[in-house]
Amino acid sequence: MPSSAIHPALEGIRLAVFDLDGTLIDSVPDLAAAVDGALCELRLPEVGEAVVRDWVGNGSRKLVERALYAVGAQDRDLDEVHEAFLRHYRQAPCRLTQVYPGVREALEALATRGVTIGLITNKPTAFIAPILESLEIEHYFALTLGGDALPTRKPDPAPLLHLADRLGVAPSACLMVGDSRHDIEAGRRAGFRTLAVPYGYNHGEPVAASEPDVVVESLGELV
Ligand SMILES: O=C(O)COP(=O)(O)O
Ligand SMILES: [Mg+2]
Repeated sequence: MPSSAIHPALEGIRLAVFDLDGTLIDSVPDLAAAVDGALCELRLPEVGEAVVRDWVGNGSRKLVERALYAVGAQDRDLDEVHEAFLRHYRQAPCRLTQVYPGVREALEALATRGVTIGLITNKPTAFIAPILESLEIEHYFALTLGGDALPTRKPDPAPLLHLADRLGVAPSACLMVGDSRHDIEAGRRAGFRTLAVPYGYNHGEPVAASEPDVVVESLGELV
């Protein structure tokens, strides 16, 4: 493809909305450290990165709930353990987290082409800016939304429709880019086109099973 050519998935797209965890960043090492930090404080066994990788995607409260079940401590006060998790994660949300290969190039290429870029994560809003700033990619995003920003979150289409409306772009000219079935379902229900990456977190299932419009091995393929 000549450098001026556009990936077919971007044809007619004016707004590209990215998921965060598992799509732009590999955040599991820091998430797992915070989960284990909270469990350790309660004198419960640690769970480690491998299982946390399969539990991310429905927000931090659900992540902590899954961890408590896994260690047989579902009778513990979820609010309290979640608070402990948030405290640990706040201390180090971006110590081990890395941007996936191809991400910076894709964001730069989209920005250069005048495509508006948004971000919708199920992660709490408070963590978005510190993480994007620490990785020096915050300036690409016109608008970001966390999992606690609206009454519903992905796979509900409401956050996507809200963002498209705020940015004045029709859903048919929007692309949802994500790693999980929640992103693809939300995108489809919002009337967006959908693009999936297979390297992220999808509860141990291949994201292709959600039948996104396009799958790319790396976001670098968009360039
Ligand atoms: O579940 C989370 O906390 C994050 O998930 P997302 O960024 O992939 O939406
Ligand atoms: Mg994700």
